[in-house]
Amino acid sequence: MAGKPVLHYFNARGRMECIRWLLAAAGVEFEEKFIQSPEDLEKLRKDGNLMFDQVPMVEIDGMKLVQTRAILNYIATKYDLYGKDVKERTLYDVLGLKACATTARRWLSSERPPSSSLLMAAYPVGIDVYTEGILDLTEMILQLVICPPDQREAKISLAKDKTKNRYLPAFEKLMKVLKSHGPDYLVGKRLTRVDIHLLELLLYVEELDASLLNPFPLLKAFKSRISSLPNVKKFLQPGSQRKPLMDAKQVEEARKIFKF
Ligand SMILES: COc1ccc(CSC[C@H](NC(=O)CCCN)C(=O)NCC(=O)O)cc1
Repeated sequence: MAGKPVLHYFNARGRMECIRWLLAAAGVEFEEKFIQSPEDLEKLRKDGNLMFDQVPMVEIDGMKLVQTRAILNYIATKYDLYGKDVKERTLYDVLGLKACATTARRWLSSERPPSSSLLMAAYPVGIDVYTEGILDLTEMILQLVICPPDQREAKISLAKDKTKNRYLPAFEKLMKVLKSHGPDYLVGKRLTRVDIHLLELLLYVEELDASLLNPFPLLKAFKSRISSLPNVKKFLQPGSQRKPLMDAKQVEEARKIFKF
């Protein structure tokens, strides 16, 4: 029986936090080995543990995985958080594939323009597309803490604009379609990685500016619903391995360790 996964990173969110979230949501206990100095990082490199001389690195099932999104893919697959089949990963519509064909036919024969909800339902997207969009905005927000002070105001303004006008509207519209079809989850009829990634993102959006969520009642309801799942609720409790917003001291620590 393999031991617990071991996460190698420094003691902050950075590029490891989404991995902590996914393991916690899967109910998987994990250990953390914190990199506290450039020498710690150098030792991992010299021991041949880091394919690209970078972290995050997760020891799991006898492997030393690097690259955040590759690690997430492995964890999601292993703990059945990646949907029930390739369709849910790639092309998932709440009305079923037939809707896509119907929409296309209607559109082509211009009987009547397809409804926006049917269009949304027929969008050829699934877990992988949602995940990439969510992680793109997550990265944009996480980077705010380490961007140069003279760029911070502009980057915060850009992140808020993208949040409000690009990403959250897309997910709120999807929630509207889902609402009329019952499932509590973004894809399929059970929890997948995309629910966890979206919850994590919504918490960062709330941290950035809670008013950003006001125009999106369905996303606020989603946040409450997923936050109340037992494993997630436990991870949200004080004292869990979830990391707080980085402070100036931690940013300096990261610069020293990773030399950026
Ligand atoms: C948002 O906060 C942070 C804090 C630290 C980091 C640095 S993460 C450590 C870095 N890893 C990567 O850049 C991985 C990218 C893989 N696509 C690292 O290991 N840097 C050392 C180096 O690149 O030499 C990033 C965001």
